[in-house]
Amino acid sequence: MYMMKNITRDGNPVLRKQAAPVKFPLSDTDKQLAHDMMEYLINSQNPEFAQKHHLRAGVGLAAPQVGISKQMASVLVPNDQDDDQDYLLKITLINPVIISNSVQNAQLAEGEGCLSVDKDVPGYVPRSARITIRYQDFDGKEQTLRVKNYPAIVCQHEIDHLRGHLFYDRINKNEPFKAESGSTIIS
Ligand SMILES: O=CN(O)C[C@@H](CC1CCCC1)C(=O)N1NCCC[C@H]1C(=O)Nc1ccccn1
Ligand code: NI
Repeated sequence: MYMMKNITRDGNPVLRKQAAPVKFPLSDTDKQLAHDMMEYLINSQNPEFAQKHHLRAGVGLAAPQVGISKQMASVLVPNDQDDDQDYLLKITLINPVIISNSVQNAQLAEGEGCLSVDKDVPGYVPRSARITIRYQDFDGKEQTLRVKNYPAIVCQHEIDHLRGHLFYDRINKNEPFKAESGSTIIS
């Protein structure tokens, strides 16, 4: 679990690069990377483990955040309903592309943060409310995922990382908390 210690921070050029496509068949290294990224998120959401290892709980992690400029991201959105399902979304996105998106935008009411950005940057981060993602699974087979609301916000945040974007790039400089009319504010 080498990456536990060092999530790359804003200022590291790797966070501003267009990440390289992942090649298939997956190398053992890439399989291990996918496993370690998901394990990191699972562990970070375990309060005892997170406290012991001084981790901030995360719902997503992109390979550039562990210093690897490849198009791979893990998403682990916990399910806060008390039904039996643990996660709303648990997925490794390889070479993801947003192939369609709603006209309607959405933003998190509290704005966004990032494990790679230590400073708080207040403001709405406008994103599409609903998206369709084309990605490859571990066998390299093309898959399609439709997501909306919070899981869609998380996926867009991660796909942004693969293209060298950080959340605050999207905050309106003049009116940070101006929500486009018709957009959804997700709390
Ligand atoms: O690229 C990936 N990242 O930078 C990790 C980010 C990804 C999310 C930020 C906004 C949408 C995706 C992340 O998870 N956070 N951002 C900074 C600290 C808090 C943490 C977080 O929101 N934690 C959380 C939320 C709900 C339930 C449990 N934990
Ligand atoms: Ni991030």
